[in-house]
Amino acid sequence: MRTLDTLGPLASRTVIVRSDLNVPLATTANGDTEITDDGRIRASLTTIRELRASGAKVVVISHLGRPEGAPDERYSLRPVAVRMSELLGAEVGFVDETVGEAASAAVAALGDGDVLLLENLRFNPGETSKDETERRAFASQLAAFGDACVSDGFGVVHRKQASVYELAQLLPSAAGRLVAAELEVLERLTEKAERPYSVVLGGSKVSDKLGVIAHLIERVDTLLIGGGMVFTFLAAQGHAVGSSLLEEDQLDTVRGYLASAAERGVRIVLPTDIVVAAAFAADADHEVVPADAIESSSFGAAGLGLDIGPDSAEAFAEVIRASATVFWNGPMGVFEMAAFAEGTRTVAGALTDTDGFTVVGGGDSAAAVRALGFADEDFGHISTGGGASLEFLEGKSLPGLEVLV
Ligand SMILES: Nc1ncnc2c1ncn2[C@@H]1O[C@H](COP(=O)(O)OP(=O)(O)OP(=O)(O)O)[C@@H](O)[C@H]1O
Ligand SMILES: O=C(O)[C@H](O)COP(=O)(O)O
Repeated sequence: MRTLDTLGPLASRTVIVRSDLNVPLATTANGDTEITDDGRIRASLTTIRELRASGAKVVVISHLGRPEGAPDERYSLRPVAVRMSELLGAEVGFVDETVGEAASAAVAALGDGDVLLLENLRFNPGETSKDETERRAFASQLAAFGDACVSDGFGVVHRKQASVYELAQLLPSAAGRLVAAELEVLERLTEKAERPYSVVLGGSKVSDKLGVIAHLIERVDTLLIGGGMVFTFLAAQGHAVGSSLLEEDQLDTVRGYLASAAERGVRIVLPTDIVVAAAFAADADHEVVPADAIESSSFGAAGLGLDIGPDSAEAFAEVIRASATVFWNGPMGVFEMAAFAEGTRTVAGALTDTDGFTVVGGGDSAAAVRALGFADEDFGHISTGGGASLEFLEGKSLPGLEVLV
């Protein structure tokens, strides 16, 4: 893989850095947007600092959330530019468009060592278009801004998107320091993983992440399933799941995973109890019920499973403590609400207890462990990639890495 060093002297050259600044946001009581975890911004700074020190003019680009190809103030990167300035100790300019005259003028005005953040890439339909020609057209507009491009958004290297894939083909390009560091750690989880090896999966991007299970079954000893993913498994076993997250079109696929895990002697551990709530709200009434009787709660079919129950969390913790290698992606419940954070807290605590090598991957997963009071040093590694690290562990070729070879 081409590293930064292959780009030659960068003084006075304009370098585009594709970072993953997709940070979790919350709205404060007075309506302001607040970054609830700045881990991905911090992680982007090593490369940015190095480029500034080499005298480059630095243009940072990123997506935030999933806006639908048009400007949407809720997903503006403006607050990220403010936070990045504070962390960098230097001004980070911001322009409220990604391409166009104002962006072009802001890039042209950069001096050596200056940093500019452009607005959310996904405000432009070309970024995520399924049509390669549209992606290439958008990538060409971005490429016009720079002399070289550094791919440092590890969290997004699994996406074949204009700024991740096509842009790196249009300019001299290389992997940034974050991408290189992430790969070095995650490689320990592929060929050399010490056994027993457990993977804990949760979160809400269920349709994105179910597919990795087929491959993980070939590589791990135990899969622990929590978060929003649980309900498709429970439904596949014939249990009613009330109004919980459910991927109905995946039920047969999930039955297939259960059968192939049983054939291979791989354990899939599902929760035995669930915290069911009356509504998706921090102050909603909630009860713990058996996982095979979710609709037996007082809320009937309207009840939503928002966390794994205490017995399940303890059972998960036992497996984790006995593992030599653990990879965890996706919170066990809606940890942003205190009533549904206990499963995530217990699992995080078990990861910090084990002597094994532990990796936490994902924007929200990293945010969860920090919000619950754990320190980065409590874990072997906190990866900025959720879906990206999972697909890497699957052994898949990732578009954003493929183009850097
Ligand atoms: N039972 C549940 N029902 C609904 N949402 C859930 C449930 N359990 C967890 N979540 C939500 O999952 C979200 C995180 O999921 P996600 O798949 O995005 O993980 P991640 O760590 O960010 O990975 P990535 O980096 O790929 O986004 C959290 O906001 C959490 O509230
Ligand atoms: O949070 C992530 O996993 C990355 O930023 C990628 O975001 P996406 O799943 O919306 O492509």
